[in-house]
Amino acid sequence: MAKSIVAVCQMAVSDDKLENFKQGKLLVCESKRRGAVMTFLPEACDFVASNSPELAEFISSDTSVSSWYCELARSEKIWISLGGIHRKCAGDDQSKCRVSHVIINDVGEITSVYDKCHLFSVDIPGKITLKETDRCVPGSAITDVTETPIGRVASLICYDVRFPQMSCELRRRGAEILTYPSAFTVPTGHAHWHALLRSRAIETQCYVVAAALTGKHGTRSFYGHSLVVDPWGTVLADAGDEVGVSTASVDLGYMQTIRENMPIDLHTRWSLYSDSKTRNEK
Ligand SMILES: O=C(O)CNC(=O)[C@H](CS)NC(=O)CCC(=O)C(=O)O
Repeated sequence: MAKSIVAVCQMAVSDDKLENFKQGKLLVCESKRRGAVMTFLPEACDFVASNSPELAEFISSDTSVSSWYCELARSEKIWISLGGIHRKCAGDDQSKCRVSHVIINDVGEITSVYDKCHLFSVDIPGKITLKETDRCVPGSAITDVTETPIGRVASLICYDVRFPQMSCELRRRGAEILTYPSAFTVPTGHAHWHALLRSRAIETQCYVVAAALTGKHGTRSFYGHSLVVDPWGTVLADAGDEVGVSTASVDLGYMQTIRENMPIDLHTRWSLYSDSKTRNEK
């Protein structure tokens, strides 16, 4: 069964979209040089800004960051996951944007778009206060898995990692690789990042690929530690704090063996749980 190299690009970005793209381009080219068939960029790979909705763009626009990456994917012949770009959407409150995970194939076509569903609005006194809901519109649907040469890829973003219902649903829809492109905060990253990502890998028996932002922007610092985790929970790559490319091998045969040896999908007692549609949602 298929075995392929994937790359995670750890980035440090500013509010200059062209400069950020130049960094992303170097990392994508380095991914290709190292044999990756698909490379993953973090959430906010387009930019980080205090007033980000002003810089967001419509995805179809020829001048948009996504169109630059489509051209790059085509010329480098590599699949690219743009883990989270800020985009405007017709019909939305135009003072806000969506955070969208865009997958581009190796001929430069967009094959899937997922809008971040769980927005990070938290207040932990002395640690972190962020209100993503002030500037973003949440997505309202799970995007089906995307068939790629590395396997069936599930699109998620950052804070989604704290909601295992979502990865569980994507596993039921055939996911083999869960992706959590992120811009994690330092305090929550220290406490939770590795544990959350390894848990999602172990309980779904999927590979987990999480490209992350590192570095500082204004008062914000990002945790870094882009990871690739295998379906047994082993960390195959950890990028630490630096900007750069890390690679790992995705082996669907190994994943199949793990699923056969411990068939947790067959052992799941669905009858124990209430229908999710009847649960309270805020
Ligand atoms: O604002 C931007 O442009 C980039 N996006 C982010 O930084 C996002 C939204 S504020 N960060 C997270 O979701 C962190 C989640 C997190 O750290 C946790 O779950 O602990």
